[in-house]
Amino acid sequence: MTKQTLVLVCGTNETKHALTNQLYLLIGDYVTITSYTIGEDFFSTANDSDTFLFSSKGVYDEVKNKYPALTKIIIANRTLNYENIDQILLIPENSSVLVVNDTVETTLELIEALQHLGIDHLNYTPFSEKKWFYETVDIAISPGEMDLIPSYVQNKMNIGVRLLDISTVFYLVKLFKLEEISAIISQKYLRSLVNLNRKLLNSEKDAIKLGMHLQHVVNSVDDGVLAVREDGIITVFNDKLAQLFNVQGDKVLGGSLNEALGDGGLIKFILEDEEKTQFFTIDNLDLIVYKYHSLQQKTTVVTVKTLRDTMEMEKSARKKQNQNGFVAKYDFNDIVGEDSTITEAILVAKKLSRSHLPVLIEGATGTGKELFAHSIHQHSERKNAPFVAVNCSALSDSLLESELFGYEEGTFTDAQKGGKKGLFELADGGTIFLDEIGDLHPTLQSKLLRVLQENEIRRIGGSKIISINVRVISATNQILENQLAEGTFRPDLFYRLNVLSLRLSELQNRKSDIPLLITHFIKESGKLFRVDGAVVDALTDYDWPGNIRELKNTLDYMITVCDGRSLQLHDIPKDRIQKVKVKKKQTNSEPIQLTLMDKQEYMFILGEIKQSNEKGEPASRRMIADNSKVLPIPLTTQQVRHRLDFLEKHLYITKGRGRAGTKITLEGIDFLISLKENLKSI
Ligand SMILES: Nc1ncnc2c1ncn2[C@@H]1O[C@H](COP(=O)(O)OP(=O)(O)OP(=O)(O)O)[C@@H](O)[C@H]1O
Repeated sequence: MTKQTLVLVCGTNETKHALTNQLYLLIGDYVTITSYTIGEDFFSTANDSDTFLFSSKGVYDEVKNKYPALTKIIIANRTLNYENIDQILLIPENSSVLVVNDTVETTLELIEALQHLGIDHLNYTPFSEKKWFYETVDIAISPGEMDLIPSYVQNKMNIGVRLLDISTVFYLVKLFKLEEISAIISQKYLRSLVNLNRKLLNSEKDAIKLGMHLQHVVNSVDDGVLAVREDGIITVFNDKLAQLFNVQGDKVLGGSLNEALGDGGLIKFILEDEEKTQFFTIDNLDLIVYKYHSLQQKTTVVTVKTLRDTMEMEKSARKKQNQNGFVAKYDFNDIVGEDSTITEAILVAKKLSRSHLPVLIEGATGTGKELFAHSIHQHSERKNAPFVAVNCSALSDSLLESELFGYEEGTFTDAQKGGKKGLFELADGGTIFLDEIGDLHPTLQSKLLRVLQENEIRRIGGSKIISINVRVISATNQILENQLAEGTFRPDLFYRLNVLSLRLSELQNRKSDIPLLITHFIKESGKLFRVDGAVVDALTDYDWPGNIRELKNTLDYMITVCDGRSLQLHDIPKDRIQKVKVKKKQTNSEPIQLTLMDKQEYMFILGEIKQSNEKGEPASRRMIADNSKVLPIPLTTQQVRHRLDFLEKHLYITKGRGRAGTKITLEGIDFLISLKENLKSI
């Protein structure tokens, strides 16, 4: 028996393929199917006995006048492609859905089919080519007619070409006299329906499961969470919120905000349109409330946090940042100094903090460049973002490059799995401090220049461009201008780094700050120490080529070696004493001629002054005179005065008024030692 032929004519290629597949599956074993789109010549090769199946009435209407001899015509009834049903089920409830199909008729059919299938959680609007604007459309769905969807609609879903519905299938069964095998055909058709039901059922079960799962998640969140529909009905009210407001969460679900919260101000805030955060005090409880509108869900989501929790969180976040070391450790309050050079530098630096432009800090080693860099970050808008400090001279060039820019997995033999973020990425949003910038290798100079120009980086071995927002503060103790002249530092980079500049003066130019710094570093040690005035003088005399760092190190040393509670001249590291001594001796080199008695008296007086200095007590003339009974001929206070004048003249002591009293100097100690040795040898 020759197979009968069914000629399928469709509006588009997509429909042709989908319907041909469906027909092959159902009746392809019994009927020959030839298929065409509307523009093709489907008529001239057809036999009289052939049946023409048109995919829709619209398609038939288009060709009927061209082919008046057409007989044996069937116009297909079509319905949704069940395979794609799950996508539609995932569209959020109450969304406005624009349904788009080739004609108004087929569009309405599609909506009817959707509703028939129980997919009624959406608000459908039929598309018409005559209407050019639809005000609220959350998503447009179409069975393959994607080109017809208005261009301003952002969310589009292709739900696949509609297939022949069961009435058309049975019509064909009857027409081709396939009743005997109709059971098989209907079984095939029904199988797809069963699949559909399974999907619908599963989606319902999944929805319940998902709902329960979400409920658990929302309840385990540490913040209060509330969701409220446009009509003011509460759909989510988690345990934490129920605790805060002292209500039963399940009782308020489905109820109104008034019943649950009671606070008028808070309710008004939630119902307002604007998305924002506000602070509320309700029943002595300080709350931070954040709200956000989901237009698609037509719901407002509110999170509530107590101020205490927020502060705790902030603290632990800071602690974590601290552990990473990406946090500024100092601020302007840590900078000690009253000299105008330092107070002016602080003033300028505070102004620089307001900007996001690069800063170059210049100054000799140990003048506080890093301290200023930390403080500028801490004083800026970026203070809560990371502060990353890098010493450009501490690492080899290749290591520094991978530290700064990171690398992709597999770049080096021992590269970390998954690659590694560079310090620029880690500093995103904050500040990177590039210390000793003058030591940067030329290759890295050009890479850094690109970062400053483009605000983006590329990891080593990677092709992805990563945008970053990092403020660069650099520092140098070299004269970069000299390096420019020598050609070891790129001028274009120099000018990029040096948009804002700050120069710090050396300690020898602000010696009046030395006493303050001494007290500061002793306090910082956490130990109680008195400082001998002579120590302060000696330390003030010294030139401090290593600046404040050298002074700090010296005090750390003295605190460690000091035996009593008072820092003494002999606690000063020897190299520094030597330098002070040499300097003084040059200024006072006149030889001194003394008798044996003079020597005994001066040795006694200097010894007395030293002892009382060590006890932190002033050495008065009276006290020295009283104690001089041990000498072969005791001294009167008048005699003590003369001898003190002599010692002062030769810079062996300093005389102060009142409690400051008389203090032995480094030279005095030296003189005392030489007197002792001299008398011992006699
Ligand atoms: N004005 C100041 N007040 C208190 N401490 C200071 C001051 N200036 C510097 N210091 C301290 O001195 C030490 C050296 O300072 P810092 O590291 O900032 O200097 P630097 O100029 O960056 O040095 P280098 O060029 O060698 O890196 C640090 O311990 C810092 O805390």
